[in-house]
Amino acid sequence: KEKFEITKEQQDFMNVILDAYNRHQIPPDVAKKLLQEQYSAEENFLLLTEMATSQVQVLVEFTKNIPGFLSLDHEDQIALLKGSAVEATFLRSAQAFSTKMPSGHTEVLEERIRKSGISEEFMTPMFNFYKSIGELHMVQEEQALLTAITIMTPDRPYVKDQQAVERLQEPMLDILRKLCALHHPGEPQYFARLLGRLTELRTLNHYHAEMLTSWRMNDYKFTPLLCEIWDVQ
Ligand SMILES: O=C(NC1CCCCC1)[C@H](C1CCCCC1)n1c(-c2ccc(-c3ccccc3)s2)nc2ccccc21
Repeated sequence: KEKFEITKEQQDFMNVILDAYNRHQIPPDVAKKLLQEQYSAEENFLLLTEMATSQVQVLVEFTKNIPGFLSLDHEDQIALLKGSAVEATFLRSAQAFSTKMPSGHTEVLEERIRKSGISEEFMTPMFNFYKSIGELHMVQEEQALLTAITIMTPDRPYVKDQQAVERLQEPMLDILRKLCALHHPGEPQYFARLLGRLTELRTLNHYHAEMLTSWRMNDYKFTPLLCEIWDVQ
């Protein structure tokens, strides 16, 4: 078999992931809301907590559709979700930022995010990530697979059976490698660049709690789900 040829079972696997990814879309578009008006830091923080809370619920439903996930040890299932939720949020945010918009809208969106209440020090790494994701022009299959691969990361904290997670992540990496060759034939390095984004995601994950607690406002309110996922309060 040609090493780039996608087999029938890989195609079926991809369809399961893509169907789940499309079925579990996030709530109404936050970018549209931000383009309408500049909200206060408090309103933006509330908007983020609402968006993130529903996105975590969407993420759980998506993850349950990843073949093999539900047969993992239950505590490991929780550890994988907890370990990847913030990265999945930044991945979705990057996709929201990179969505094709009428000219000038992306600049307005960037301005609104810069003034949302997030501390200045996080803007550069965050927008560097958003722009590097945007430059990749990922097709939907790649976005869905990259999200599933991020969730199925063996070395998250508290994962007991890392080999079992590796066995689920490897087939997805193989499909992604073939998809990259298929959709980006002129860029042999494309697959490597895509995986490089996952490393960049981990650095954003590293300071997400500080991003939240340094939000320019006084009293923070987190939903119980977010306290759990965001390691805050
Ligand atoms: O609503 C949002 N993102 C949704 C989350 C769920 C999935 C869909 C996207 C926020 C808004 C930012 C401005 C203020 C309101 C919230 N957002 C961000 C984030 C910046 C920092 C973020 C964060 C996450 C976790 C922890 C610490 C910090 S998310 N980047 C965006 C790029 C484009 C459109 C929205 C974007």
